Amino acid sequence: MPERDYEQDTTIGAGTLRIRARGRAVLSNPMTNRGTAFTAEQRKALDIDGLVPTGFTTLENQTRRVYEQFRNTGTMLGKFLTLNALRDRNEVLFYYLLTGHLEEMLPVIYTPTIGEAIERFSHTYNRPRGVFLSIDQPELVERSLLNYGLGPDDVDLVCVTDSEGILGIGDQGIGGIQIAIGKLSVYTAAAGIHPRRVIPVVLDVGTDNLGLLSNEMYLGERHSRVRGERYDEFVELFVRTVEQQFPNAMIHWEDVGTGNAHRILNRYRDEVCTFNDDIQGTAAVVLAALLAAVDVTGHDLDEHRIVVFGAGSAGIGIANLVRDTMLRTGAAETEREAYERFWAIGLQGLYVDDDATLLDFQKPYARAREDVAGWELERRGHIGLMDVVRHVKPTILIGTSTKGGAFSREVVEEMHRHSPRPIIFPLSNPTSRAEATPADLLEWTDGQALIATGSPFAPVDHGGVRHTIAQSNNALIFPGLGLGVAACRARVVTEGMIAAASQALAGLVNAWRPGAPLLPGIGDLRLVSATVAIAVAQEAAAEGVADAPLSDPIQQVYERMWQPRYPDIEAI
Ligand SMILES: NC(=O)C1=CN([C@@H]2O[C@H](COP(=O)(O)OP(=O)(O)OC[C@H]3O[C@@H](n4cnc5c(N)ncnc54)[C@H](O)[C@@H]3O)[C@@H](O)[C@H]2O)C=CC1
Ligand SMILES: CC(=O)C(=O)O
Ligand SMILES: [Mg+2]
Repeated sequence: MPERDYEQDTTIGAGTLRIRARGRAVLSNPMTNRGTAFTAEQRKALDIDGLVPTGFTTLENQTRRVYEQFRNTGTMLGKFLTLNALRDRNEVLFYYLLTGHLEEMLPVIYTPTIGEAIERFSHTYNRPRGVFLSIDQPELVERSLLNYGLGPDDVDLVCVTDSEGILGIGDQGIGGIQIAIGKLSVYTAAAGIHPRRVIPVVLDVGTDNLGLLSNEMYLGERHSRVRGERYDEFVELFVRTVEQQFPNAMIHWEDVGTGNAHRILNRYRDEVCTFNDDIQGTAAVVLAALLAAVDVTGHDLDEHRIVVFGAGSAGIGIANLVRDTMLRTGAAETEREAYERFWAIGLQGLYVDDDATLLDFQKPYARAREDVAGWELERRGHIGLMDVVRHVKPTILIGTSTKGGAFSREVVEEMHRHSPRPIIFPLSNPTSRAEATPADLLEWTDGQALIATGSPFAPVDHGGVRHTIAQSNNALIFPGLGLGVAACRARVVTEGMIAAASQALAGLVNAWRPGAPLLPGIGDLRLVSATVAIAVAQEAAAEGVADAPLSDPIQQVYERMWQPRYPDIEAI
């Protein structure tokens, strides 16, 4: 391992920073730099006298300054770049600012703004962060991961994307590195995962995005997406290299395309510590919101009919967890009975059993052709959302389709005709892809819709009630899950651990008051994440998959959470 500028025990929240670097090298490393917050003694010991303005500033005052800079930046993308640049200068200051203004800044470093940042990656690129692995240079995988400079015990998380299904904006090629960086920032801000115990990775397997391929500024491999055996071999090489180099790390898969996401998860879930955020994280958060909403309707889960509009990675992930919950709670007696409660829709319309394009993970949700053969349809040969709503009279409508505005007034009013408290979750990100806006849903249902969205929306005043809109985003799950896994050194991520995460989140919900949100707010992310982490670590221990079961979970999880404060310094 290369000799580092500094040493620190990153497994505890507040380890002393032992700085080996001197002079300008101290200031150019975001983990050692604290700019004008260096005291006179520290400046002397680290040879930085004269290299920063003479005035001393506290972390709080530095935060005021950077917050002003943030507020004075006009566009959302500009704000994103301002925060990115701050992180590259001073990580403690970045996270201190971020955790102090989570509700205001999460939409900048995460959805929706991150979508724009990803699309503009090759234009706004400034300083590298993360590891870029090319399918054309598999021989560099091992060396590239090593070059990041972390040792076998130094890594809790590797967040990786192949960029095929970024949020709802599709194939973004090498720009997808930003989603891995963004998710890891949320891990740190929400769950106190140490910012030096994570590695963002993009698997550059080419892109089918012609806009990128024909843009001379594009920074990734210039060929179409590699699929099939070569893709699988590259994924295998990546997984095995991570396993070997960082045996304690959890591999977090993000925004992998529909054709690969479930397949990769199933291939590795039983033998590698791995987690697919879009499938499992989303399912856990949505289940918590759904159970809260079901409670408000006064009808048990077994009385509900669920339409999943956009039944891909996230949609089927949600359906699977709800199916398992039905079976566990007795809301359904058999698997078949559970499946019968769902109607899954994709680009081709309702999934029907003679559809040859259905992927393996989607097939169990297909309806029998003879059951729908007699339906009167709006368009011949296509069973669309409106047809399904008319015939099925759903009580729950979930949107993971990437199709902005798909839940039209007509569809919602038709659903509301048969369902007095319709549960409607437009979950697609970023905001432009949301299947409906909360304001419209409340207007069209006379304030009765029970809503959760994927991207943040402002509260809506309707009929004298202020409706706070739950953001049902996997950000309420994955940080706590990752912290729990790291704290107890879980060897794998089991379905039981995902269910425990969901239940822990559900336990923090109080949705009875009219207009109350179905989930805790983003402002409570640290509390939520710690609660989820404890539940996950306990479940891992109960299932016997924890290498270091926690004896005092609350204390141990709390101690492990990194706090964005300047640590003690020692010059070495
Ligand atoms: N709120 C949250 O925490 C999360 C939200 N999402 C959002 O869900 C959306 C889907 O994400 P993934 O499942 O990862 O993508 P995916 O590509 O695996 O699934 C999308 C599905 O929607 C279908 N679809 C596309 N256009 C459609 C249309 N016009 N009508 C009906 N179906 C259509 C596709 O056939 C596919 O099955 C994205 O917008 C993403 O941002 C995903 C994960 C988490
Ligand atoms: C939130 C998330 O993971 C997505 O939209 O893909
Ligand atoms: Mg995602």
